Amino acid sequence: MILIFFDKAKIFVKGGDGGNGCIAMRREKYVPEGGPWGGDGGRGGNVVFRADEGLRTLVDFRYKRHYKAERGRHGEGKNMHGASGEDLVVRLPAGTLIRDADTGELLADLVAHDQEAVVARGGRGGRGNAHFATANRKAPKLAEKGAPGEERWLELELKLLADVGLIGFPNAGKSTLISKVSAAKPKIANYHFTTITPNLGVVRVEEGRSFVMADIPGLIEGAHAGAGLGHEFLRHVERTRLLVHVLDVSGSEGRDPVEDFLATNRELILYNPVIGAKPQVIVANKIDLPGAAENLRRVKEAYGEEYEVFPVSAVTGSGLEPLVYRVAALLAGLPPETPVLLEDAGPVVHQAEPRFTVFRQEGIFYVKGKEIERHVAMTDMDNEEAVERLQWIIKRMGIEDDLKAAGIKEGDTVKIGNFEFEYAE
Ligand SMILES: Nc1nc2c(ncn2[C@@H]2O[C@H](COP(=O)(O)OP(=O)(O)OP(=O)(O)O)[C@@H](O)[C@H]2O)c(=O)[nH]1
Repeated sequence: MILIFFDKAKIFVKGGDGGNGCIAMRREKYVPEGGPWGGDGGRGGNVVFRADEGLRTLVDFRYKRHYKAERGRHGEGKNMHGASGEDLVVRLPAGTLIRDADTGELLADLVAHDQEAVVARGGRGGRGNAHFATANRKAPKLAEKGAPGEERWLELELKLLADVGLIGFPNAGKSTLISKVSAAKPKIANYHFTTITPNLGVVRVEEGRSFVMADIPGLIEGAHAGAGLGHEFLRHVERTRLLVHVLDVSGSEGRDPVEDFLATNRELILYNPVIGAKPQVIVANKIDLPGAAENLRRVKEAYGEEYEVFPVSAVTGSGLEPLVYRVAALLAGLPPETPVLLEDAGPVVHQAEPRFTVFRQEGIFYVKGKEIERHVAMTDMDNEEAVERLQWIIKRMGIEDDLKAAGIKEGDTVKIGNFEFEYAE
């Protein structure tokens, strides 16, 4: 059995549309019969994902779900080509699996720092009328529109590693703290231990900075004797880089936080020296309660030299912001744990698709295929010459033959992409 915590996000990406080609004629004083002079549109920018080892969670994708690259500029007269759109580079944590949300196809598995994958290509720029001049057509009034950028919904998936482990006595306020500072609570896959539920929170400090905090419930309740807690979970927690030691400084239930600190650490080292050796900060919790000030003073006196002490109230939220910022800063200075990656992800293979398919449904003939749909999208249907050219492409690609084979007759409706027309021989 493997215990895995996943973070997931579903986002929309779109490459920039290509710029339109331009229709222009050369008109200069001493050039009476000027030829076509319309420049091409620029290509749209790609959406590029880049892996970043400094990022730990997908939480930013809950705040922003649409990613669009810049479109290409339109072509202009005097054969001026439009500028290309800028690529949109989106950073995401190393170890993220990227799937097409509709087909489930694995598109990329970004493992190493700075590794990149293009997830939505920008559209090609439309060609200007200069391209369409022939011996018979010296002044073409025809240009292509820019091709639309690729668009798709993606599913991102990341195995989470706990960066921060919470330790402390029961009722010290660990669950309250984690729920207060977390932006999200990831679901746990594949685990079956019974009494104690590990509690994981994704803490978002600011855009591009987040970390994972795991409550280690029941650790002190005889966990070193093997009671209650799943070993898988502890193995997970072994990989935390920093411990936040939560003390109840209100001294409720007759507890003494100065002693609790030592007791918890003793227990921890007995149970698991690897976890026990992690760096710690102290959270002095429940400062809103009477008696807290005096205990806080005692905790600082006893441990303040060796440990950073953060007075907080998990209930009111006071003191939590400085804590979260400091923890993030400390994590940035600690060596990263290497994420566990899927061994079976393998190289990404794209399947070849047929160039187009023709089928009939409820009396309508459908033509599907990237290439022809792109031609349709790039054709200005109000421009007679452009439509003629599209008809010629339909013939040349062999689509008309397939339509005939499928039994098309004069007057039947054909649909390609958003374009619908009546078939005529
Ligand atoms: N007044 C006050 N009460 C708090 C504060 N933090 C937690 N509590 C209360 O203390 C009790 C225990 O808090 P939990 O967050 O459940 O403690 P825990 O450490 O997760 O406890 P276990 O789940 O048993 O490990 C709850 O009744 C909380 O409402 C605080 O800052 N101030």
